[in-house]
Amino acid sequence: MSTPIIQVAGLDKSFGRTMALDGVELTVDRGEIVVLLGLSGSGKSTLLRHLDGLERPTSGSVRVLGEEVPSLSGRRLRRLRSRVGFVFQQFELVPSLTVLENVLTGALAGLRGPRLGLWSYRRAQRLAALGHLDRVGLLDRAYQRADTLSGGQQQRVAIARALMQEPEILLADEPVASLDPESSEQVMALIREIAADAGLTVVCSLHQVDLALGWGDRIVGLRHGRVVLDTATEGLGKAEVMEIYGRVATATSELEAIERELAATSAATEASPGLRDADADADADPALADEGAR
Ligand SMILES: Nc1ncnc2c1ncn2[C@@H]1O[C@H](COP(=O)(O)OP(=O)(O)OP(=O)(O)O)[C@@H](O)[C@H]1O
Repeated sequence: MSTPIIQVAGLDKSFGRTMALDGVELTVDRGEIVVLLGLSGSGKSTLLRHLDGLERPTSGSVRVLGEEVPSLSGRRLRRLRSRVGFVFQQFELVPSLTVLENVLTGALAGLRGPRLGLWSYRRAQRLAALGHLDRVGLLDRAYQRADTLSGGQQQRVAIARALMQEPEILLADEPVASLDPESSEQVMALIREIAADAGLTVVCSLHQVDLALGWGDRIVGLRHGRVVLDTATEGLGKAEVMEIYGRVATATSELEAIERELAATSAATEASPGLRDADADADADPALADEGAR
């Protein structure tokens, strides 16, 4: 069996008195498409940021591509980051630069210091950037300012920028949270297609259960910084789907509706071996359902 590409063990992260991550265990194999599913504040961004060395654990281990990430600094950390693409909710493009220049900045991931202007990049890099823009369907926008594009288009530029690194892993932090439903679907489909073409491993955070179910191969649910479910999405029955809603649901009213639905399908619920009972406590305590109430 091959070594997992990501191995997180016993990861705790505190910000002052806030326990953002609490004993997180996560193993991802090469080529897997994993959704981190949870409400706002459940710890998704914090976990993703640990995978790229943007946060340091309070305790625990974070191994990515065979490296113990918290022990890396300087050139070794930059080298790791050059193998890990990151796509953010707010795209993080430079608005005044052209689309092409934004994509080219992806080539800087492993380097120190800025570059000025299109012509400071090698011809091969410029051609590669145009190829990635073509891949995301925006070749005709290459010389337009980034801030003249729609949100969905800007996120596609951000994906092209990440591809410029030729990453092995793509991390995406709520990549469609700022987009309308149609653009969201397009962007999520694009990420999947690209991942399949390039054999990428993807870890993507989302807060919508529906979107996660239709997109990921596997869902890892977070609540109050703890992993509360870890399940493959293929072949899930209605009862398992309802259970996923229950484990990450927000308002008490929503949870109650889910409990009624679960009661109605209790026979099917008994036959739900696909769900690992990663955190029975969170499941049993409706008060835990409202992440925002902490
Ligand atoms: N730099 C920080 N300083 C203090 N608290 C933080 C910091 N980063 C995260 N937190 C806290 O850690 C918890 C988890 O936050 P995190 O951003 O990881 O959640 P999330 O699930 O990604 O939510 P969202 O999608 O809203 O960002 C929250 O309570 C948050 O307020």
